[in-house]
Amino acid sequence: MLAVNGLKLYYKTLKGYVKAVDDVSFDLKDNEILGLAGESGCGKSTLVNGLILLKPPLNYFGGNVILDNELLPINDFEKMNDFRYKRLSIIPQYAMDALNPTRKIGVYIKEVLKSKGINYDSIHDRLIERLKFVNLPERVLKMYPIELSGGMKQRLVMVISTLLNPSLLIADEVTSALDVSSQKSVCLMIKGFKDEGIVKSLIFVTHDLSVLYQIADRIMVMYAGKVAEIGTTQQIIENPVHPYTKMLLSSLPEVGIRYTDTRLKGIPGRPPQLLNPPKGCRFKDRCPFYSSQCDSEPPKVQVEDNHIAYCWKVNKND
Ligand SMILES: Nc1ncnc2c1ncn2[C@@H]1O[C@H](COP(=O)(O)OP(=O)(O)OP(=O)(O)O)[C@@H](O)[C@H]1O
Repeated sequence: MLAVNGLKLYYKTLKGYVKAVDDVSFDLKDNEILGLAGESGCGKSTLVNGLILLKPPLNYFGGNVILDNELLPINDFEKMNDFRYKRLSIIPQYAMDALNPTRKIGVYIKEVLKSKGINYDSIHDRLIERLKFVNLPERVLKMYPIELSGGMKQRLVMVISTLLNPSLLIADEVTSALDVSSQKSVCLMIKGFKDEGIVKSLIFVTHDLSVLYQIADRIMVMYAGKVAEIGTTQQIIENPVHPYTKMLLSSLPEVGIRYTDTRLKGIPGRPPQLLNPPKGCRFKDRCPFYSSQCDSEPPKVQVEDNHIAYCWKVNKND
């Protein structure tokens, strides 16, 4: 179980602080897949990287993160070493480039395990099993990354990320560089990690809501460093209440029907600069329902069970 409370993560730049994650709260139960959605630049990667790999120029400004009843020392990169891979793990956005090009895969995995104080031989059987799970032959261990296709490299990173059976697995935009059929099999494999009990829970990050429809139990929509709306997948897809979620959904031609290679058509305008974000609702400049009350911080509205939105224009009868 994960609980994130009031998390603030800002990038330090020469011009000031970029408020990329600003007072974000959510939780994640065991056996649950949370989809994290929103346009490019809304803070998804910053949030998930901040949970596991927080380092300059990204800085911690407040809040806390609790995993399985233990406070994570997210602000201490060294201390987080005891948690990475073991308790929480990430398949990064550019997973295909994450492998060391100068090492054979098996040697690289040995080095990663050694750095975690784990003996390769003690985990060898699990490694072979896990390779099978993602349809990779054992011989990849004797190969260099350059000898593998992009999809194979990605699946290999999935194996390494889950090798120590972490409680929480984060998948950051893992499907964006893949063709449509590989996207589907990668999604199913990642869901399989949870269904097989290899990991307890999952955060699946994507800008594409139609991917989340297939695998997520709940969806959290972020906008400009803030949470816009959280609900079950059904609530978000069938009864979105935040104007941003509605626009995000309407920009997807085939949401919920099948995987699609159609790009997001885009919502008019663009997210605000997070160096000096607008006061009040950060979506107000693009929102068709703007009124002066939106110049104040939007309230947290409990729409129904499990369904929350941060917006002045939402009421429970929407
Ligand atoms: N190293 C950095 N220094 C300063 N600002 C940054 C840095 N990295 C990201 N940002 C800013 O932080 C904000 C959030 O970016 P982030 O990459 O987390 O968004 P995202 O939703 O994951 O988008 P994408 O899918 O394109 O990665 C953006 O305004 C971005 O410009």
